[in-house]
Amino acid sequence: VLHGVGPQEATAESDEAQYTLDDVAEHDSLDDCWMAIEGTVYDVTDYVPRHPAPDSVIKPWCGKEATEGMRTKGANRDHSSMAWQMLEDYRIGVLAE
Ligand code: HEM
Repeated sequence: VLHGVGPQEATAESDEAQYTLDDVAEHDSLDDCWMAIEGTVYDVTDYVPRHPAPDSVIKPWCGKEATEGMRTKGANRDHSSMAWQMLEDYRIGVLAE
């Protein structure tokens, strides 16, 4: 039902912006880092400098569907519930189908 919906449009169900993976892919650097995680889109640019792991760990996930990175930390360890809570501060919209 979401085909053809542009990035700034809202659905009947919510006022949130919708983005495609192509939109997310335009933000693939450490100083402009978006991630799609479990259907939600986050702009984590402001968090990147505070993240407790080296930039090299985060960089490959900027501009990507990053559920695997968030759920595994690259090492089969999920982030803490606190980390998942923090993520919500960076929410900018949802992934368009
Ligand atoms: C998706 C790519 C990401 C990867 C690969 C990644 C990886 C890691 C690694 C390697 C650590 C340190 C080792 C450890 O705690 O086990 C870590 C810790 C942490 N990361 Fe990430 N991270 C990512 C994204 C994020 C994001 C987007 C946030 C929050 C907005 C975040 C918040 C945290 C926090 C709060 C910790 C401290 C430990 C914890 O609470 O789980 N990370 N992350």
